[in-house]
Amino acid sequence: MARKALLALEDGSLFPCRTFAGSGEVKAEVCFNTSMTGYQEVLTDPSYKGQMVTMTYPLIGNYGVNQEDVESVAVQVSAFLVKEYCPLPSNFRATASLAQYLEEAGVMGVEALDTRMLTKHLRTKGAMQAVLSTEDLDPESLVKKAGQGPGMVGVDLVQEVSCARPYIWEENRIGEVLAPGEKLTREFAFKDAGTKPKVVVIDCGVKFNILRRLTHRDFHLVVVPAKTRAEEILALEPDGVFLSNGPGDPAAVTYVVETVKQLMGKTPIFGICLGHQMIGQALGGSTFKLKFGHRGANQPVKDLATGKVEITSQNHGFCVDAKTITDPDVMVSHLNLNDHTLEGLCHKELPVFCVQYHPEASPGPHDSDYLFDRFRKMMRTGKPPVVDAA
Ligand SMILES: NC(=O)CC[C@H](N)C(=O)O
Repeated sequence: MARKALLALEDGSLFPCRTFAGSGEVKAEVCFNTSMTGYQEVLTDPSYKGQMVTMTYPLIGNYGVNQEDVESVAVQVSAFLVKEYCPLPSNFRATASLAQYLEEAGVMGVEALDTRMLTKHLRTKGAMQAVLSTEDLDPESLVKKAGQGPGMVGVDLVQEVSCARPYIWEENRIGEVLAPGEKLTREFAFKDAGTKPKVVVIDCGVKFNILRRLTHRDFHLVVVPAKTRAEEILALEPDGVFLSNGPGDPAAVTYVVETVKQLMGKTPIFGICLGHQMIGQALGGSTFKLKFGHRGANQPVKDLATGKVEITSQNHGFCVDAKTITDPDVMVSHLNLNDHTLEGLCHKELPVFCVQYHPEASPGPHDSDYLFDRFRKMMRTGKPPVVDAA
C-alpha cells in the first residue's frame, strides 16, 4: 500500500511523494540520471553506493526487471525517486515488477515526486545530502537530519562494495571464489587461462558489464579486492591490470592509488571512472567534486588524438583536475564537450591509459567500446595507445 513520504534536502527544500515500494527512512546524497532507459543497471551499479537516484525520464518501471540486466549482485542505491511508476510492466524478458524488486532488496521507491523541479534545483544549487522518510513527515526535523553527518567528500565507500575474496569471472557470472584463508596464487588465478590474455581486475565496485566486455575480448579475468597489494598482483604475472569504477570520493581511496603507483611501468594498466581517478592521482593529479556530476547516456566526449566525438555513458560526481596534470609525460586524451572537464588520460611512455566515462555503457551507447581493443593492443605491444592515435 502506498504511503506518504517526504524528501528533504539539506538546504531546506521539500519534495512530497508517496511510496511504490518499501518504507522507512534513509539519508544519502541525492543525484539525477538522465538516461531514458536502463533503470535496473542504474539501481545495481555499485558506483551509486551512498546515493539516492532520481531519473529525469518521467515514466519508470514499464519493462519490469529481469535476471540478466544486473551490474552487481545487489541493489546499490539508497532509494529510487521517480515521477510516475508504471505498475503494469510489459516485456517478454520481465521476471518481476520494479516494485517487487525494490521490496525484496529493502530499498524504498517513491513516485509522484516532482523530479523535474528536483533536477533543476540540483543543477542550480549543486549536489546535496537528503533524507527520505515515511516515518517522520515533519519538514523541520527532516531538513535538520539531512544537514547532519558526513557527505560524500572524504568518505571511502569502496570498502563497502569491493569483493571480500578473489574470484574468477566466467563469461556472465561469478565463478570460482578463493576459499577463506587461502593465498592468492597464479595457480588459482590463471589455471584455465590457456593462451588468453591474463588480466587482474582490481574491484573497487566493478560493474558486471565491464567484465562481460572484457571476456568478450577473450581475456581471462581474476577479480581481486581493492586492498590487494601490488606485490600480490605482480606475483600473478598478469598480462595487464584493469582498475574498476566505484563509489565515493576518489581522494579517500589512498591505498589503491598507492597500488597503482607501484604497478605503473611493471604491467599495462587501463582504468574506468574511479579507476581513471586513481590513475590520475597516481600520475600526480588531484580530484575535486563536480557541482552536480555527470550521470546519463548522452555525454559528448572528444578523443583529442583522433578528433572523433563519442556519445558516452557516464556516472560520476568527482573529476580529475586537468590543471594538476603537469607531468610532461602524461597527456589529456579526452575532453567533455559540455563542460570541458577531463575525460581521459594517457601516459606517453608507459602502457597506462584511462577514461572517466563508461565504454561498457549499460545503459548507454556503444561508441566507446573500441577502448577495450586499445587495452588488448596495449597488452600485446607493451606501448601506450597514444602511439595508436598519432
Ligand atoms: N562510476 C564511478 O566509478 C564513479 C567514480 C566516483 N565515485 C565519482 O563519483 O566520481
